[in-house]
Amino acid sequence: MAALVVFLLTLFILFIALLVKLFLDTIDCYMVNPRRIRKIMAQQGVCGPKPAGVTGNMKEMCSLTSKSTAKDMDSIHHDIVGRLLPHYVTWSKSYGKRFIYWHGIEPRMCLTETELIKELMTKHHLVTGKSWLQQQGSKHFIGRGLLMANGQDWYHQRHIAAPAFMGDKLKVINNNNNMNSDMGFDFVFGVLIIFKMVGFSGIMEKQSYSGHMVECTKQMLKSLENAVESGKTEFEIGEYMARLTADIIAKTEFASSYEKGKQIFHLLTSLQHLCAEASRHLCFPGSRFLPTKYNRDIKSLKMEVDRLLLEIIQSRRDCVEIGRSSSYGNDLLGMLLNEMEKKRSDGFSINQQMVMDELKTFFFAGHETTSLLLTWTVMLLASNPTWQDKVRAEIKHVCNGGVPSVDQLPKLTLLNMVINESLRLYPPATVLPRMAFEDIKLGDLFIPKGISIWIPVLAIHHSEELWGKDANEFNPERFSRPYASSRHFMPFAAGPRNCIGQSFAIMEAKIILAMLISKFSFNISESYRHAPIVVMTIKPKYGVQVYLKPLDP
Ligand code: HEM
Repeated sequence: MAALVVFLLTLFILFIALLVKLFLDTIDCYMVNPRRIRKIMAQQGVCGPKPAGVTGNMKEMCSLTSKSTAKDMDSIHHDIVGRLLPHYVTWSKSYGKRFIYWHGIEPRMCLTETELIKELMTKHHLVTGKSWLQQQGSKHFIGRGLLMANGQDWYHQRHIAAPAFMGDKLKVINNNNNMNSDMGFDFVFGVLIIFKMVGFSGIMEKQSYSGHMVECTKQMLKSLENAVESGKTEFEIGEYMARLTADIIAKTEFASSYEKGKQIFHLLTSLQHLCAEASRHLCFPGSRFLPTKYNRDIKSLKMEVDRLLLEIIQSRRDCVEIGRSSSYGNDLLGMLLNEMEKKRSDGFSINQQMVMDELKTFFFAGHETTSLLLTWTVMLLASNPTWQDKVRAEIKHVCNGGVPSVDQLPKLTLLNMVINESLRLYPPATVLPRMAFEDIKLGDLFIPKGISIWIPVLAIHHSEELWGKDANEFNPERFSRPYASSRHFMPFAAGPRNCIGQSFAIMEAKIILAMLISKFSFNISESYRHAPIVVMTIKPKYGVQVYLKPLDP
């Protein structure tokens, strides 16, 4: 009996201790820490709009954005910062280049000075990363894959394939797209990983991934030709690009299980759209456990995606176990399964959940971004026929009427300039977030642990101060001077945590555009409504409608 009383008393004390801790943590999270951060930043002259309770400045941001995007733009022009980042424009006018605002309880400091950005991205990548809020917003569709991993976890995931990198393979795709090199962008490192992660190095020949790209693009062109033959003239090109880039990444990740891969990615896209709404829902610790319809829908889609992924993984493992196949395959899935078997000297190992998260991450990070790059580039070329003709002439000259080979891609310099200008005007990722997990010093600034630094890439890319008076105009010529604007150009982020798929994306964009431009001429349709919006990435709200005209073979 006495033992039972002691046991119950201990349980009770533990319960009370837990409640007290929860209470103290909540006070710290919602009151003490925000006050501390506000004070430290104010002492350095960094101020911002007054936050309203637990919602911070979210309400004001939402209302500014819904007002600015309520109407379409009156013509096709590219002065889109006020439309897409109205809070940035409003607050930077009132508080200067550096200001602090609150996304719920997360303090975000806006940073536009490129020297400081360079320092942040190149020196502090291990003590900065993705915040809890960001991870919550995306964890259902990418989990803790590379994009959302932090610290040592990120480091190991990113390094997993480094030793297999072969320098000479890089030369093939290092196409002067190294605008970022003086910012210390680790271009080589990025390429290195994707080669290994995607199984490009050693196992697959360089032609095979460009082979997937060419093969899938041929199929898309065929379906466009068929539609033209049956009398169709106007096309929403965004749909075609989204399907094409999803096909390419599905082939890259799943090769033989490609059809099932496409099915998974279809569900993943629905899941992503649902999760995109999270930024409109107030997110707080524990909110995901609430039995709301929103949470239930997310859960059931996620379970279906995981079930299908597990089915593919299991069937690959079964094939090896029963001896029907001697390896897991040469695609990304096969590579990751091989990594799972390995005992690494650094003690880090991948488990099944990580394999699944990585597959989802590469799909998410790799297809929509590239599809948007292609869609915006077609829009820009369709409304700038002079550049379209110039690029077509270059492609004809370099590729001699054939499908572009990997060796020819670096010679497509005008196309490269157009792609860069498209990425400058419409960078798929409008902002780059970096949460400080430790106190850091950035130039003259002291950044306390707990602040998320927000780099408004879109605003930097459109800054007249940095790019000149024509900053909002389409002028690919500015990229003819290789290093002129490099420090302010960051569509793929910078430093060791830059985009791992940068070279893959550029290669893909060049192949697809070169093949499309050689087959069709295109003009912007009267039905096109210029209305860029941000839903995670910059999208054309109603798609991009163009008239396609087949060219003589
Ligand atoms: C035009 C196309 C693309 C653009 C503009 C783009 C842009 C970016 C940016 C800005 C980041 C940094 C995000 C951040 O840290 O907050 C990033 C990271 C990443 N990208 Fe891309 N990306 C593109 C294509 C691709 C492709 C094709 C793949 C894969 C096949 C890919 C895979 C990734 C991954 C895995 C990361 C996370 C890297 C890390 O944190 O170490 N991306 N990308």
